[in-house]
Amino acid sequence: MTSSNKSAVDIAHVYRGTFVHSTDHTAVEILEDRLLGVDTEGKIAFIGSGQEVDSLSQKWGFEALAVTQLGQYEFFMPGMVDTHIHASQYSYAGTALDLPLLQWLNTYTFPVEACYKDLEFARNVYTHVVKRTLRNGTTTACYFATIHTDASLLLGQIANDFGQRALVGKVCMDTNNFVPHYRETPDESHDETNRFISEMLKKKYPLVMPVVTPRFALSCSAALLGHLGEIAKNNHLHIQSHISETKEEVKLVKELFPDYDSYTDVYHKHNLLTDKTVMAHGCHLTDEELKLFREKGASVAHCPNSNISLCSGMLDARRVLNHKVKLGLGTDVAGGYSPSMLDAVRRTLDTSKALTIQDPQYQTLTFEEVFRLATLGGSQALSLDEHTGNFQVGKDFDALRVNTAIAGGPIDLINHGEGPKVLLEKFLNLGDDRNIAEVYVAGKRVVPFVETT
Ligand SMILES: Nc1nc2[nH]cnc2c(=O)[nH]1
Ligand SMILES: [Zn+2]
Repeated sequence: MTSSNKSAVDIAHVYRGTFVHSTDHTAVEILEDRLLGVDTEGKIAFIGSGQEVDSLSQKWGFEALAVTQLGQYEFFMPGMVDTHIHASQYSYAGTALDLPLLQWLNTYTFPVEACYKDLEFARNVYTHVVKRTLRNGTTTACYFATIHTDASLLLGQIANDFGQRALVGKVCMDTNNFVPHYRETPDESHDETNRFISEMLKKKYPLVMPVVTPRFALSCSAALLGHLGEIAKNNHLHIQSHISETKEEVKLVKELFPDYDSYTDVYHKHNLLTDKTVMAHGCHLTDEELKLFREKGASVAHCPNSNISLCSGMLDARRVLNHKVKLGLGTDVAGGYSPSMLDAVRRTLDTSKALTIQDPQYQTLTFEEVFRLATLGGSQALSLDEHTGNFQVGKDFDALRVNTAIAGGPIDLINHGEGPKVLLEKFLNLGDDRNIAEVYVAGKRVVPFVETT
């Protein structure tokens, strides 16, 4: 309290330098020499001009000398949002990419996921995946765990302990003929989902929430889908699943659910297509299905590494955007081999360019648009954009301090005095975790890690 006209809000930190983010109107907005104040709740309290440091320090009651000044080659950008990642598959990320989806699930995925009955195995993998994704700049992750309630709760606890914003799903599946020891009965799935949700909500984690998670239509009976839709509806919960990833899967869903208009209709008729639903992939969705997505406010998680690695298809992201369906990016570890959202950005651009090679009239995504998908778009896809996604006063400060000139890093800045737009483009295309000097979630610095293990 240094001044009588000081605001009622207490300021915890003030940063000065370049801030790069997206808005609904501008894919990349560059704010140079700004002061950004974060309050003690971790929210952005003000954004002003660096020139106004004296008047702002009086108004907000902070010491001008306590301002953290960014270097010439540094900028803050919003933390990235991974809208689809299987934490449980991280143990074999980077391997086992030689089979198409359904064989891949039976051969590699289900046998590994069955191991999460063992809580110590789960603790080890989940600690690694949370740390790795945070270090890579994923401030928000939407996780699939496994069918095991206690291990899924443990993932939530670990995300909370490391300060990551997360949606965590206990996977539900009552159909699995190939690996029968990795499935539940419909009653088990229903009861354990209820237990998972109530136990997680009891923890009152500030940034970690449960998400209802039917694996996909081929793993769930209609009865189970119905139960899960009811649970989500009664508790106003997020929902995540997979849809139209491969043509073979779409064909089998048609055979298994002959009375529905489409794959999307299967989820819709079970109350699983809402404005808090995120569906991974959607490579083979029809225009009618995208219209239903738009109508319901459901979103698509674009997972280009996985789509290419498992030869599933190529999502036409431009078509999804033209339908005004919310779109985010996902790593889909381990169908996607990389746990880095920077990789998801690059593979999104590659896919868009591959579509352009096939059709030169195609409107290729720009790097600016893909930056928005990785940040604001992801937050909208997860219906978390009230809290995160860009630097708007009132939102939580979820941010990466990027240093493009870090010693020993992957970027050589040969042309001196490059502007921030070029630095952003270089970071997105060439950068890695060495360039991510600090990561903040809800105002708290979570990278570098404080603990030593
Ligand atoms: N990529 C991917 N697709 C799925 N469809 C159902 N389960 C999965 C999964 O674990 N990974
Ligand atoms: Zn997936």
